Amino acid sequence: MTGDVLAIRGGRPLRGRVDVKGAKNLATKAMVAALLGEDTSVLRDVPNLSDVAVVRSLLEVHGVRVTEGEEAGTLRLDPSDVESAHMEEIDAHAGASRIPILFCGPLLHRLGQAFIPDLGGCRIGDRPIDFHLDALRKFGATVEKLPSGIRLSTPGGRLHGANIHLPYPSVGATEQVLLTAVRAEGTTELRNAAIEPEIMDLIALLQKMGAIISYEPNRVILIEGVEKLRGYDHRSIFDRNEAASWASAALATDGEIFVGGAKQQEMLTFLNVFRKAGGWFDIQEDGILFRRAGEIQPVVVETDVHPGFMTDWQQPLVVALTQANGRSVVHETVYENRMGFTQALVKMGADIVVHPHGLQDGPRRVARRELEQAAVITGPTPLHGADIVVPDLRGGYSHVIAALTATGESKVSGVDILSRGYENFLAKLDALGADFDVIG
Ligand SMILES: CC(=O)N[C@H]1[C@@H](OP(=O)(O)OP(=O)(O)OC[C@H]2O[C@@H](n3ccc(=O)[nH]c3=O)[C@H](O)[C@@H]2O)O[C@H](CO)[C@@H](O)[C@@H]1O
Ligand SMILES: C=C(OP(=O)(O)O)C(=O)O
Repeated sequence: MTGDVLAIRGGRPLRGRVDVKGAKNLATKAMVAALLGEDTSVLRDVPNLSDVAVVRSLLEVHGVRVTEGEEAGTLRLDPSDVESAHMEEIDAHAGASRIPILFCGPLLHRLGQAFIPDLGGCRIGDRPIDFHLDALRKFGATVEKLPSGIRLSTPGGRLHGANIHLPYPSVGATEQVLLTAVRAEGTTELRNAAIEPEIMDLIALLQKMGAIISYEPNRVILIEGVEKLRGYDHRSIFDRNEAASWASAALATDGEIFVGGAKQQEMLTFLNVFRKAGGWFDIQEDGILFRRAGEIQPVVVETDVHPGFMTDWQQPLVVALTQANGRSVVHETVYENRMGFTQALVKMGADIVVHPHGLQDGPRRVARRELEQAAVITGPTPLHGADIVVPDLRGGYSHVIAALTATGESKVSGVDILSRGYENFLAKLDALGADFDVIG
């Protein structure tokens, strides 16, 4: 029994407390940043997630000594013996996470070359890495495609600063530029940068290491390269995506969930939509309490880069919207294939029509992108149990929440994927009173 297949009996509201730790989307990158320092870095509030394990292992095969600190969730990362890893050791990490692409800059600075395995992460679109590779070439790196993965090197010696304009404010490409520019020779100007809170936290951490980074108006980031960086001591920003997931679970199941560690600032946009959808919340010193205010109300949501409504928030919210009193629309503008999870909800009785090329339905806050899709959700529709297979991290979470909202029993397979983004997921479900058995 691994916890990969669950039998879930729905109809019981989720009630209780869950605590969120450091963000998957910061902790993994902070671990990579440790490669840039001369001495040991200490990262606090590291969540126990499979992506963290993948990054830890990839650091270890490159000679970084990773040990647990005394405080739970603390990692000490000692990069004093960084060395090239064997191809087989690197390939063993292929397809497991997207984070290995961020090893490029730090390894080029440390070793003059980098082998990067094929990437993993959620299959929610093509997820190309062209912005990353274009930026790395501008820093002076050469990139060679291998049968599996890529090899980078620095024929001109030290990487140099560059002027980079991202075609889209990509989170990963912005991090790539930051992690490369901090030790490049000269200044880097990055335009159309992503400004997600996790990126701001990465900038803060790099500043602790000795980097000089200024964040200018209009998505411009200036980085003055330095020769050496030291280790950091940093507590990760909380996981706002996990917090938003539990909030939507409270709304969908008509429960009440206190999310310990959640903070208001980073969730302002989510909280506005949550309130408009009929949610109620109370911001407290150590977390946020979520429940319904009354009936769930339909909303129109457009996913977007920060400070917009994050794409990773829409899937659990869609489950709640199946119980709304009317028609909601979710425009997915960030990835080109992020509505697949709705098929399982339709199988469970939801009325969701996906428009794979988006909807031209009047004025929009977010400029239309070619790749967008839209889901029209008409509620309220009672959901009933079904056999469903988890497609990806957030889609999978929404399936579990749908099963908990439904009447009858569901069999949900592939739940292991949730360990990419939800620490102790089954224990948390249990603590909230969910009625389920692990059957595989
Ligand atoms: C580990 C991590 O932090 N993952 C987050 C990160 O993913 P990730 O960093 O992969 O997402 P990006 O912001 O890079 O991707 C946004 C869009 O840009 C496109 N693109 C990106 C890079 C590139 O070289 N070429 C290109 O075309 C992507 O296909 C996508 O359509 O930000 C996403 C958007 O907030 C979140 O959903 C993910 O949870
Ligand atoms: C898309 C996600 O993550 P990743 O980029 O790690 O696949 C996510 O967290 O929803």
